[in-house]
Amino acid sequence: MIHAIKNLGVKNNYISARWLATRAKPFTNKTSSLDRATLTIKDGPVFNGYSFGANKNVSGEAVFTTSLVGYPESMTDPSYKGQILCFTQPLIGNYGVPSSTQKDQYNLLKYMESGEVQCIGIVVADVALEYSHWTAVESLQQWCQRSGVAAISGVDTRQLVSYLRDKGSSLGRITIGEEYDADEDAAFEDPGSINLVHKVTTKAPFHIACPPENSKNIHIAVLDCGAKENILRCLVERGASLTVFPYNYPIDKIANKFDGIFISNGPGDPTHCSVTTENLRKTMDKYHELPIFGICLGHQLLALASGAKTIKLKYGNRAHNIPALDLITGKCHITSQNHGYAVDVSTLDSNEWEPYFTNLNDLSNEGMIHKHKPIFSTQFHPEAKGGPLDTGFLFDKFFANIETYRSNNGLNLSNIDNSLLVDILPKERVV
Ligand SMILES: NC(=O)CC[C@H](N)C(=O)O
Repeated sequence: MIHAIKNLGVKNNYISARWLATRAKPFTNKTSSLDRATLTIKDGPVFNGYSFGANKNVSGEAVFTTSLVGYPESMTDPSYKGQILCFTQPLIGNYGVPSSTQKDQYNLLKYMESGEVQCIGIVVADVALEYSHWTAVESLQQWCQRSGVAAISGVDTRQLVSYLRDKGSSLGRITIGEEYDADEDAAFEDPGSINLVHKVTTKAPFHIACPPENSKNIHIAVLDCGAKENILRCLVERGASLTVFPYNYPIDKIANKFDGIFISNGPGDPTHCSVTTENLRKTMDKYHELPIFGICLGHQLLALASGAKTIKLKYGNRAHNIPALDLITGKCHITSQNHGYAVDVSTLDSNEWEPYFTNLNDLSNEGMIHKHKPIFSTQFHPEAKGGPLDTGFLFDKFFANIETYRSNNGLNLSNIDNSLLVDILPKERVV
């Protein structure tokens, strides 16, 4: 295709949204009215295209996802905080954007993974400015503009991804307007250098009550490092009420008042969350029978708490079809993923832990399970949204651990705590 474009006299590295528009009608037939924009990769290629988002310049880590669908879910996933997200699916936006505010029966957002767009910018080969879907209330363009998110179309995303896979994760910058000179502006912000979890966590504990008709009278403490709504939904719909705590809450002081502890996904380098790691270490030392489950960042934090180390992957895993081998059953599951770091499996204490899942693409660690305690965690996202539902059974496993814990102890902890805490807490995330 590049060859064909060169023959058309189009500049190398440059496929315009206008050119693509001729191939993807009727979706992009308004592209010619868009402003020019530039995507600059630090010490790397420069891509010219068109802006269809907010009229502002942004910089952050440029990452890519190969997911075919789920752009509303990905863009509102707090784990993408501060990143410039490139979609390799060539046409993005054709099913529009559903309501950002509609709630479900659990008072959780029905279509979005958080209350705001978390990535700082998006990059697409081609954008559909017109859309069609029964849940859609606006276009991707309207949503990006309304949410202050920079967006560029007309980028050769294959060339960008080849570069990122070859050179590794890189900083990038989207600038809006004519004739932007990348050399004149050296400002590339590295979101990895700050504690992004601090920006997305709830600022105070809140409570989500399980509707009585569903309730198993289970009460789970969630450490919110940037939890996706669907993770909370997966816990509530299985019968638990949740008290959701800020990521740095001293959970070790109250862990025994809950039936289980859950540690959520979240953005950035896990080593920034040393407070959480320390609190988790104390919790695991103190309460040997307490069920604990962590997803993605939650997995990495549990690993750090147990003395293991994390590494930064060359370009990360962001997709809905990543094969993860269950090392206990020998089954392979297709998983949804979004991470740039991983647990270095060679640093796990083999007296206490064993690896639970392995990524069959790059052989990186995908989970761990404690040998004697009811604790396990996964690097992938069993809650999916978007993605395959194959690994939803892991929530059931957490609930089975909780049932065992409760019956072994003859306890009904939830009743005691409900009267103490729950009535005075807000009912949704405190931003
Ligand atoms: N989805 C997540 O929780 C991501 C975890 C972590 N921020 C990473 O990139 O590896």
